Amino acid sequence: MTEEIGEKKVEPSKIPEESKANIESNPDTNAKQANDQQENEKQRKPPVIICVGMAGSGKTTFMQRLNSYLHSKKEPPYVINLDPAVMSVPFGCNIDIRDSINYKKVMETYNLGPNGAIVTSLNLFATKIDQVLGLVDKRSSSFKHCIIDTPGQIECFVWSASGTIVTESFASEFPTILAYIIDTPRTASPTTFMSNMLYACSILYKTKLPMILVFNKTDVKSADFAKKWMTDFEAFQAALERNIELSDETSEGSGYMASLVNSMSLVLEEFYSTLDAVSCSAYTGEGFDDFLKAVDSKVDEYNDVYVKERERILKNRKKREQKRKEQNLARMMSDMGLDDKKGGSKSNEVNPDSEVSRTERVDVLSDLSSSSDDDDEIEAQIKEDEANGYENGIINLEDEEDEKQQEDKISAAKNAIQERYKKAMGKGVDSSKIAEDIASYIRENRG
Ligand SMILES: Nc1nc2c(ncn2[C@@H]2O[C@H](COP(=O)(O)OP(=O)(O)OP(=O)(O)O)[C@@H](O)[C@H]2O)c(=O)[nH]1
Repeated sequence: MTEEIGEKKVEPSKIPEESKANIESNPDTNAKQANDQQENEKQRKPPVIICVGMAGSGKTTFMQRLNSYLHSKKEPPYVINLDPAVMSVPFGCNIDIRDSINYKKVMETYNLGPNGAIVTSLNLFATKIDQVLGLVDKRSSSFKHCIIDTPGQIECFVWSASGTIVTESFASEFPTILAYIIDTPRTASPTTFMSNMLYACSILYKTKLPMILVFNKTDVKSADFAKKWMTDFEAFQAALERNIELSDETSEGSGYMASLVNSMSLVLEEFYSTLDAVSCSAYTGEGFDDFLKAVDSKVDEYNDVYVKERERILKNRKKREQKRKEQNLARMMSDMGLDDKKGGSKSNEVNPDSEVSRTERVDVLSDLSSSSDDDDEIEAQIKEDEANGYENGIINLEDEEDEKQQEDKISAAKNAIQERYKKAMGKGVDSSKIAEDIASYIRENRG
């Protein structure tokens, strides 16, 4: 049902003709500039644009137009399709979820309906996200934009665990931007406009990623009215009142709905201020220059706000984790009767909170073991253990060894275990003291 994530052939990007002419006219300076530029380009990670939007808003057509627009600028993008249920994709994809996951088989195997199968397919895909990131990263010096199409059922992507994994994984490696595609003609009524804005708002606050509102299909209806509603509260109120007058008692513009929309419009003022809105037509290609300018400004926002916010969150998480470890360890030491300050007994008495402590002890031990999950490190540790006389975690004492040799082996192994505890506990905790306490506890209770 699932296969390895693969990548399709990418056309190498060529140097534009005018750049070639410049390089030829002034070889020295231009060569240096070109080198510097290439060096900067290598360091700068290309933005990832994730297209989300309600079903039928025009995501796929927008992707198709953006793809051909970037090709015409001689900047072919890296294209990913994450819609497992789409019959055909009208553009070439470098990575297509359908190549590794068979949506129909997912439906049959798990006896699921269409939406459940999309979520399950995305879950299966999310388990391979590291491979996807690896492939994109490997190619990242050869393209300037990575564009991603998502399933039409927006909730399957945005509100599923796999959708979060995919967006967060990309956001941790690349400047990632959400393009929220809106069907402009269908959002002309104040109530549908408000529903769309609320949805966009919830996605923005959930992902905390920079977002561009793309008013699509402007060949059918201009998006000026929507931009005015976003900046002029009174204009929106007037439109809402007009809508109420025109509608009958049961329509969407009446009663509770109207008053809810009215209050919501007040709340959304701050949300509008954080957004860039562009109008474009995926049919005619109008507005794509503005869209790319908005992408550039959102990349700056990503670097200024998102990266810092992410660092802050990671730092806080690390602090909390460290504190939790310290508390758990202190509790474990007190359970084991090793907490001298508290005058704990050194016997094997059962502590009243031993049920809680037992689980926490497992926590601490798993923390200790998981703090070095790097394969190379584990490999090195096994080698070090073997050198210290351990075999599969047990001190390997040979029959023919005399008492002195065996004692030396035990002492070397104990030193190694103390070292490991020191490493696992890291800074901030007096790890040598803890290791020594544990070792003396083991010594005392051995016989
Ligand atoms: N007039 C006009 N129609 C458009 C435009 N973009 C898309 N459409 C039409 O809108 C319909 C839906 O477009 P899609 O690109 O399939 O929309 P989607 O959001 O990918 O659809 P799902 O993935 O099924 O949710 C199609 O009939 C498109 O031809 C546009 O800029 N102008």
